[in-house]
Amino acid sequence: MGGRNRSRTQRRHFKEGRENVWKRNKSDSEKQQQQQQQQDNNKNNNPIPTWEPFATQNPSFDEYYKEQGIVPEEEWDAFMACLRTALPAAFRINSSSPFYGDIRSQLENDFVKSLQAEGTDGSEMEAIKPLPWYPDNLAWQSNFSRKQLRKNQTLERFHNFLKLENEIGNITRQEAVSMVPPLFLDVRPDHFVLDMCAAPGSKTFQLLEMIQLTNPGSLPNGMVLANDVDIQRCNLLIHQTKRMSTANLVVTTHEAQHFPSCHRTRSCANGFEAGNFKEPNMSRLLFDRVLCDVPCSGDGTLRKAPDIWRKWNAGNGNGLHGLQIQISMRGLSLLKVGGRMVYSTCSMNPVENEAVVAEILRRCKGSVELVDVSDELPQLVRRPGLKKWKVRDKGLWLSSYTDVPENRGAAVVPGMFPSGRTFDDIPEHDPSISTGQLCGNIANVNSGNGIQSEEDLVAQTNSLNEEVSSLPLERCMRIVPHDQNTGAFFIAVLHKLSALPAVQKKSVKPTGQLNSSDNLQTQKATVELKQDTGVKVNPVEGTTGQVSEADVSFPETVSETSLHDETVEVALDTDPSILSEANEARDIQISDRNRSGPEVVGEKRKLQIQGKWIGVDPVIFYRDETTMSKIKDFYGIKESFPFIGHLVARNSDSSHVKRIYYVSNSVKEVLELNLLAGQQLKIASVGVKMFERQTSKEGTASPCSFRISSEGLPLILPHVTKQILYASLVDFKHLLQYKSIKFADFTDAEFGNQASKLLLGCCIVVLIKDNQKAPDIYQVDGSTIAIGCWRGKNSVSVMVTAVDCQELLERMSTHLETESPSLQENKPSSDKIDDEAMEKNNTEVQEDNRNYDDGASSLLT
Ligand SMILES: C[S@@+](CC[C@H](N)C(=O)[O-])C[C@H]1O[C@@H](n2cnc3c(N)ncnc32)[C@H](O)[C@@H]1O
Repeated sequence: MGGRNRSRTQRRHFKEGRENVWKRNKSDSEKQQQQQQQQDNNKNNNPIPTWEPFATQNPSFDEYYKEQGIVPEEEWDAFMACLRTALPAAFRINSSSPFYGDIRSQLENDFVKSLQAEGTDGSEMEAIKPLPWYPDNLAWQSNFSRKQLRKNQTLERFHNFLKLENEIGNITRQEAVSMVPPLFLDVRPDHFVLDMCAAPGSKTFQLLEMIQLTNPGSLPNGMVLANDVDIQRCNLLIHQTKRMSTANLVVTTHEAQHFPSCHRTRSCANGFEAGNFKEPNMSRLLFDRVLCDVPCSGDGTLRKAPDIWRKWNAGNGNGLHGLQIQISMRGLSLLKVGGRMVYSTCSMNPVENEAVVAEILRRCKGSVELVDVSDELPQLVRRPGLKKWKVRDKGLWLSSYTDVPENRGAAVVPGMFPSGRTFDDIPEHDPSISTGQLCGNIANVNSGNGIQSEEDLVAQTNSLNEEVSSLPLERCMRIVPHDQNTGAFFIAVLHKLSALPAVQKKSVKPTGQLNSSDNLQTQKATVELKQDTGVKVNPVEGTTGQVSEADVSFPETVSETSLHDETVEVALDTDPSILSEANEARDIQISDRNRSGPEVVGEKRKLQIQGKWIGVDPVIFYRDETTMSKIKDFYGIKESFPFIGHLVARNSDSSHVKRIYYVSNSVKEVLELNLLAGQQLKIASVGVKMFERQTSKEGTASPCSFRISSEGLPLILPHVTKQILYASLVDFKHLLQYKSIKFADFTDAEFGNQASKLLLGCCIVVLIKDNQKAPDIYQVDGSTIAIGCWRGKNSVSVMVTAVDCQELLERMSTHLETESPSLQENKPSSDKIDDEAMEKNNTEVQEDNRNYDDGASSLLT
């Protein structure tokens, strides 16, 4: 819990990620410049301060956004003034927390009033308020910035509250606008959701909450696959989502634009027939929902990261446009027909926003529509997307692609402009004639439903030769800072109506430069469709040809093919995704080679390999039936709980498995498909850590060598029938305070008696609330509090770190206002504390701390 059990590196990443995701380090050259400047000043006896506040202005920024008409002229000053003020602190109450109701009422009934009186000098402005557009009062915004909260003494109590709850995992600090995209995804518990650029995971967390809407212990049919190219940022995400105790999450680390198809082919299936798992229902990994929260220039976060003022330039956005399109197209190809995808950025730049959406719509040729969501979240103030914009490159304003100087044709592509026009789109193109003159003012022929007709390819122009998109880009949403005192955000909701089309590659600029569609064309091959019977992969560079959904979706395979200079013909599956069997077969060979790798290396060095991914822990279905049935018997796991077949290890040596992970049915299906597809997914984390191997001294050995991990406990608790104790508030607090208590010394003698009857080893202590009687009528629900303990020879010891015991105690005293006698009165005398057990407990907890992924150690269910 709380990040304290992390390795040093992980804690550093956690801290950096939590405090400011986009915090930029000073580049070496900047540092050198500063040092040089300081030396020069010292020489001149003219020392200047080494620290300066961020200048909250940048003339290029002003010029760019004024020209783009990002806000009406009369609002410019208000817009800029707002950008120059610090961002108010915002946070979300985690609905998976057992304390979420308490926290919400503490905010509603205590802080709303007390902060108004203490912190706002009597002004009318609300000190804190729930975000009106977020369901169930679960998201809040204070009108104080994080700096104000830190500095202002009258706000100290609120600041400490935020710090503690965030640390424990009951709330998540998240920019208000960053909470918006998942709300437009319309996620249901049975959905398969792909979060393409997910780290550090605040939106993944929201998506998981939407999937897990159901009761604790239930296993929703859906799942979330969270992907990010940056493994360190993935670690933040893994840490964040641990608190959710979810078996429905897979974390992968791929370049999103190359996210694998995970497509089962005959050859792959044969290769794995020997496996004793059942064939998954899916033949290809497709998703009901996709979130594309793409990397962007991030100027919507200026209020939070003022160093962006200094670094801002128009080129940043231009440079990301191509990647943003590639990621989005890949997302759409992984989306089921009928599914919804949300594209979002925290940038205000139209080249990263409307231009990307427009290019997606053009490429999808009517198979994808831009959804009008004006009736969803009506309380959220937003503005329509822009229909016209210009491109700024090397100090020039460019109104259309025809304005692009020849030597800039690779950097500035047609898709950046409202029309997306290439030279080919202009009939009988004469380079001396500009686009405006050629097109005239063509009527908007868009059907109005976001689907582009052929005619739409020709854009409108206005009399000043400015292009105006004929696509319904007003359906995109822009959130601007001065409307709701937030950061800026851009959101577009897309709906896949049919399979993506084969895309005709457009010819390139006369200079031989690639056009916008060619953002995809880092791949050096074209795929030619052959009358629905097969594809031909030609390793030909830069020629006109066909690009199907397959090579949009799997460019790495195609480019690898071209590297091998092969021409491959394969039959088309009924599935629109076309993946070269030859490549798949090669992948399997690679993974087979890799599989034999560790044995060859033998005892000398253990090289962990996951399929074709070297240096990544394997994902292995745990099949040790003896151990599984021992675990099942020991904890009395109900038959109704899907157990066998749902356990996974991350170690190819099954006799030395230390941790066993539990996966939901949905994740199990994905893993099985991934095996059949030649392990294309590079999996960083899967499911929830459920059991950990427990070593004990001779004579104190438990019949079961695996204890339940604190992360897994919330999930399995409702399904466990043995090794459970139900404690009164007093005994529960004593356990947290003194860590280990002899059976005879519990306040409730019956508790000690019940404890003595348990088998040696791991047990669960559940706090009984509201004078409920245990265990017959005790119902586990979302607010149940339980911890993992150890039943020793004469005592019960807590398997929770001292720090986490303290945090849980504090939480309990805040939220379960005790009616019990004071702890001091009931404190067990020191001679009653079982020293031997304490020592054992400490050893075990320290051991935990050495484990990289042993995080949460107290358990809240
Ligand atoms: C805007 S942030 C995502 C924020 C995240 N969705 C959240 O809510 O916490 C963009 C992320 O994209 C990742 N990224 C950058 N390039 C990528 C790529 N080619 N494929 C996948 N992820 C990428 C970055 O590591 C970064 O974590």
